[in-house]
Amino acid sequence: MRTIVLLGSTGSIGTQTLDVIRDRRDQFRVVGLGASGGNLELLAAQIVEFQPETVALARPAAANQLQGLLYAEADKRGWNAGDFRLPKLLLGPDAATELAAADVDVVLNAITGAAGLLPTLATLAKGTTLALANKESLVIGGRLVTSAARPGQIVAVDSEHSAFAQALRSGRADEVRRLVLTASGGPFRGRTREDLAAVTPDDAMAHPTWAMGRVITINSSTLVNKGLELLEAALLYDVALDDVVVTVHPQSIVHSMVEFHDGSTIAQASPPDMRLPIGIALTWPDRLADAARPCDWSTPATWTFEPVDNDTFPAIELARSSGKAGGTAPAVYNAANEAAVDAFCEGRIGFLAITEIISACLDEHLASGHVADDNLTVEAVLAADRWGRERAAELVEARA
Ligand SMILES: NC(=O)C1=CN([C@@H]2O[C@H](COP(=O)(O)OP(=O)(O)OC[C@H]3O[C@@H](n4cnc5c(N)ncnc54)[C@H](OP(=O)(O)O)[C@@H]3O)[C@@H](O)[C@H]2O)C=CC1
Ligand SMILES: CC(=O)[C@@H](O)[C@H](O)COP(=O)(O)O
Ligand SMILES: [Mn+2]
Repeated sequence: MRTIVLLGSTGSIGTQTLDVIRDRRDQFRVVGLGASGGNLELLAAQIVEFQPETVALARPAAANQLQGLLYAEADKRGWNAGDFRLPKLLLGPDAATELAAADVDVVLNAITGAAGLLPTLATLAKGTTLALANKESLVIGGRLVTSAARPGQIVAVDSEHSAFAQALRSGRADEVRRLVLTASGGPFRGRTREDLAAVTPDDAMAHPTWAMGRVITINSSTLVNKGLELLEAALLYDVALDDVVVTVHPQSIVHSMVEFHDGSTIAQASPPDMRLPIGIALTWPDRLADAARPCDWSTPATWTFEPVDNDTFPAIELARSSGKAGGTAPAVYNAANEAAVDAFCEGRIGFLAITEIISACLDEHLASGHVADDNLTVEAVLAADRWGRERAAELVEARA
């Protein structure tokens, strides 16, 4: 029986994680759930169904409403007062970090954005296995995060990085030549910059192969997601940034590949379904039987690969240069992006402005002397995160 804390339980990864656990109550027990408070009905239903001991809620003002919803949910099921015990509530911006330090086997961090950093660090400090969906915490924390982890303590949930972990079992570390990161290309694959000037948030949300949360879906459309994933891969598997190459694979069936020094390439393939990487992350190094459907070889299928159009989508190379600068630069890349994505979704800037703002923030940050890897601290990362958001907001205003 593995005990689990799930942070971000009401999101896309969170709900799919509970789907995996729902039919396997003999293998997993949910000890804690965490969310921000944006979907209290769903959180209440999850609490009643999984009966965690502790719940972390980032917005304290939502606590009363949650309690009312819990009683209503229990009532709906015809339960008496004795059938259900209210969980302990942790409230406020540090609640998820406190919950991450619980005594459990696995913390699955599925919070979105930089808010996942402190929970990631708290999990590692406690010595608990970290099933990591929240790539932003690894990217912005960089060596701070990797040096806090013992070997194997971080297990990737991200589909590409789960694919790397699976393929890397085919050879020794010194036999690896390159990591080949696949990208769907997003909804705007094949478009020109001219085409992209007028695309809307709804257009950007129409991902061709995956149903995901808002931020990661917009990030897939700009290819910022692939930029973050390039940095994530280099950090997780200790590979040089130039040894991670990206190929566009619109079908999202080959989730990524490892090229070995004899010329072999080992790929991990399965239909796009996050329940597979979530399942293997919860049971790593073992596989979770029947986590998802395999490929169907009884019907014709075509898998294609093409190079990335880096002129139209500069986000990957911007990420690579932020990774080479190291230190606080990736935190600025991510923060500027999070602020620009919000502005784009609110209709305040156009699509192309997202990567233009990231680029401008990065240039300014590097010119004003960023904190390098050797001197990196949590405070420096959080300060760079704040600065990146504020500077991006100013650049948004200047364009309005
Ligand atoms: N979705 C996917 O298929 C994939 C996602 N990922 C990564 O997984 C992470 C989650 O993505 P996804 O599930 O799509 O995102 P969603 O937006 O769907 O869900 C985000 C979750 O995080 C919670 N949350 C947001 N802010 C805070 C906060 N400050 N404190 C505590 N909880 C918070 C939300 O709570 P509430 O609902 O209450 O607001 C929600 O439960 C991201 O880092 C993403 O890049 C990686 C690979 C695939
Ligand atoms: C499911 C998953 O892991 C996402 O990160 C996915 O990879 C996004 O697709 P893109 O390849 O379009 O960024
Ligand atoms: Mn991914």
